[in-house]
Amino acid sequence: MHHALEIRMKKPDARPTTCPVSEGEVGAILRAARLKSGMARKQLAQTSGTSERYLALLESGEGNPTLSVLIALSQALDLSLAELLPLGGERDAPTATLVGLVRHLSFDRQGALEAWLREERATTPATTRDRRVILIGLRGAGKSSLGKRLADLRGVPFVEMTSLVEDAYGDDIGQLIERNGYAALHRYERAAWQDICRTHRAAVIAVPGGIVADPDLYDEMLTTAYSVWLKASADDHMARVIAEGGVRAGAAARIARDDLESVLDARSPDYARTQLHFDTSGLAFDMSLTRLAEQVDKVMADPRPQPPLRSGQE
Ligand SMILES: Nc1ncnc2c1ncn2[C@@H]1O[C@H](COP(=O)(O)OP(=O)(O)O)[C@@H](O)[C@H]1O
Ligand SMILES: O=C(O)C1=C[C@@H](OP(=O)(O)O)[C@@H](O)[C@H](O)C1
Ligand SMILES: [Mg+2]
Repeated sequence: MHHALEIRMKKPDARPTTCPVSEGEVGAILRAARLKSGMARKQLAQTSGTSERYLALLESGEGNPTLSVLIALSQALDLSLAELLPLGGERDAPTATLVGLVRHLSFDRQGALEAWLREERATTPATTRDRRVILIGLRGAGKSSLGKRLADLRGVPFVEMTSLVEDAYGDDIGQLIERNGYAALHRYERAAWQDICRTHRAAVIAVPGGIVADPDLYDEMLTTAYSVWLKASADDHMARVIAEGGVRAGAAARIARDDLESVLDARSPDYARTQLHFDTSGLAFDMSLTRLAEQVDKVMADPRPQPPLRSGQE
């Protein structure tokens, strides 16, 4: 059990992985940008307040520039800071290519593209959501407890996404994160979501509260399931965590009251992208359940046609 390695993962993700930033790459980008601008090293050194020798070092990948040096260089080259980083600071090559293309559009064209993308997002979902419902929110939101009861009411399976991840890894999620880091967690979570979509056309799914840290996956989930944010005040979250004894793994288990409020603030814009915001604060559990079931029914009463059943689905 405890020797479970990351490579035991059942379904490795096909997407390109994060690109590690190395001084060599930054140096090469810097050199290419300088040459493109036509500036001599001496000139760039003067404009950016660095020395010619230091620039030569950086360009050969030997220096380790501070943030202020990078900012000065990007300003002298009239680039954004991100453009000095491998992939322009993006996570993968396809995204970097798109961002690069978008960056050079006029503001008008960017506006038109944004409107089109939003429209795409608003209209595609209902064709791929089937009858899946995801519950998201901070720890103690009620994802597991309300989720299980909601699934029973609807007569559909309840899926705890974290349990799928733990089964695939062979140990608890805290160990997975500790041994292999968040990138590994995200790969397992992506595999788990693919699994759920393949095997469950109808289900209530409790989603780990930290899923918003993987924007690609979160985007995909929002379009392949009906989505509910189980909201509560920071005080309620804390009270529920304390009532449970605070033994669960993960970020949410370690955080203090003030941090919990900050985490909630930081995640709220992402959680708010769900279709239904359901506030459980001040509600008794049974009342939460009744109202949640009613409101979820409304969200799912979308008249748009569902696609035909795909093979392997229930
Ligand atoms: N109105 C309410 N809605 C949801 N949960 C509530 C409510 N009032 C009390 N609780 C309690 O809060 C806890 C929520 O925990 P849990 O379902 O494990 O949350 P999560 O899975 O989101 O971390 C449960 O013990 C539940 O009984
Ligand atoms: O909020 C978080 O950062 C986390 C919540 C946990 O899931 P639950 O929300 O199901 O407790 C777990 O995925 C992970 O440890 C991180
Ligand atoms: Mg839970």
